[in-house]
Amino acid sequence: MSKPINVFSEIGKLKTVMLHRPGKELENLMPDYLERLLFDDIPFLEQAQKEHDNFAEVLQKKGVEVVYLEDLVAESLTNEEIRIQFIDQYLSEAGIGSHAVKEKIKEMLTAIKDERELVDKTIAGIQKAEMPEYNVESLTDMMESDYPFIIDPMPNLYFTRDNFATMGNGVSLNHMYSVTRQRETIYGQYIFDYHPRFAGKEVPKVYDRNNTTRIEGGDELVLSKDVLAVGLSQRTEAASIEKLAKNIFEQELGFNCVLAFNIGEYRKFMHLDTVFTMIDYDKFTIHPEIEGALEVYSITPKGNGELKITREEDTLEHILAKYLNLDSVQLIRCGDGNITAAAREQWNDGSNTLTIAPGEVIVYDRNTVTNKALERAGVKLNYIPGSELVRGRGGPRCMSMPLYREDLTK
Ligand SMILES: NC(=O)NCCC[C@H](N)C(=O)O
Repeated sequence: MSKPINVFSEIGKLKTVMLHRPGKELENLMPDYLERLLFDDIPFLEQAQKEHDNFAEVLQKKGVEVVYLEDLVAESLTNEEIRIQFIDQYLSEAGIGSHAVKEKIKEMLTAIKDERELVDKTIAGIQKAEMPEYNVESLTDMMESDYPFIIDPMPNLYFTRDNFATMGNGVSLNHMYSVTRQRETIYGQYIFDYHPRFAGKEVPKVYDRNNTTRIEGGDELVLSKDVLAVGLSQRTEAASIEKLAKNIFEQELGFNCVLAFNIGEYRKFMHLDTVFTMIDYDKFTIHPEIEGALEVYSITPKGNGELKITREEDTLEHILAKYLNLDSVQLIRCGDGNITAAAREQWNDGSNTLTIAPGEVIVYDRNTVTNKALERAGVKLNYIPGSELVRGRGGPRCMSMPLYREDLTK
């Protein structure tokens, strides 16, 4: 593996994938703050961990190397200077109003000598109840609110798909839609700047977390070595797609076209991969609710640094076939044609498959109607239970970040 990242498709045999095992951050979810933290319910941590461990095991049994974000970040803190810099950056983005509180928390975090323990603590968040005694002097300190956290947890981190995205040999370090998820991108920054696996290696950056417009990895799909698809969604805006496209063409990552899929701004399908995934050379899942209204724009380089943007006036099948140089493609519908089953199973990530080799995917077992349709289409399914994991509104693709896929041979 000369280059540490190699992702020129959605379907090439998966060799290395990054996950995050859900931890104590899920126990810091409370009903009053679920919406702000982008959750719909509170998963039972022990069961969620069992389901997640099983997901990792299924991947490993298929020969996939599983690495964990929390280990990579810990291994990136290679010396004291980087460790302190990490703590300072984490605290500067943690939304702490009081200087005295910030200093106390800094003392607390600096005292944690084990890097993994430190990283886990930053993910879990800090309750007011854990706060050591300190002198209350400033007005900010005196105006203590009922809010129970000094630092919010990061419960969405097990959706490793979103805070950065791999494409070609490069990475898009994202600027997220919500404050709660923007903090997650600090981890990607440290991994790519300092982890021995990536630091000093050829990893072009095609998007930066300091950009002001938002983009998330669930919207970034690699359809082929030539074509990317990017969702225009609740989470990703048009300006970001243009910036990403310009960077990709300028840095010559190999891609010569970006297809922007306008799926509208809805919570229930916040990213393109909640309604559309690629599972074989010519097979895709699709949620029927977006199919009719879907607008697709092709973005190609003009050659002078500018972009040529064209609205594609054809069916999705024809557009995909045209850009993937195929005679035809097959769309496999979530809910298998029944609108109630489609809505229910999309909500539970029935369209969110993780492809581990052409025509072979990992799916939640609960989406029985969609899974039958996939089987009928000749797709090989590996089932995982996810009753607790799904409460965060994400499926197997959302919970995984491919770092290396074998290149396709045809
Ligand atoms: N790619 C994805 O669709 N990821 C799922 C993200 C779910 C998370 N609760 C969120 O709202 O961001």
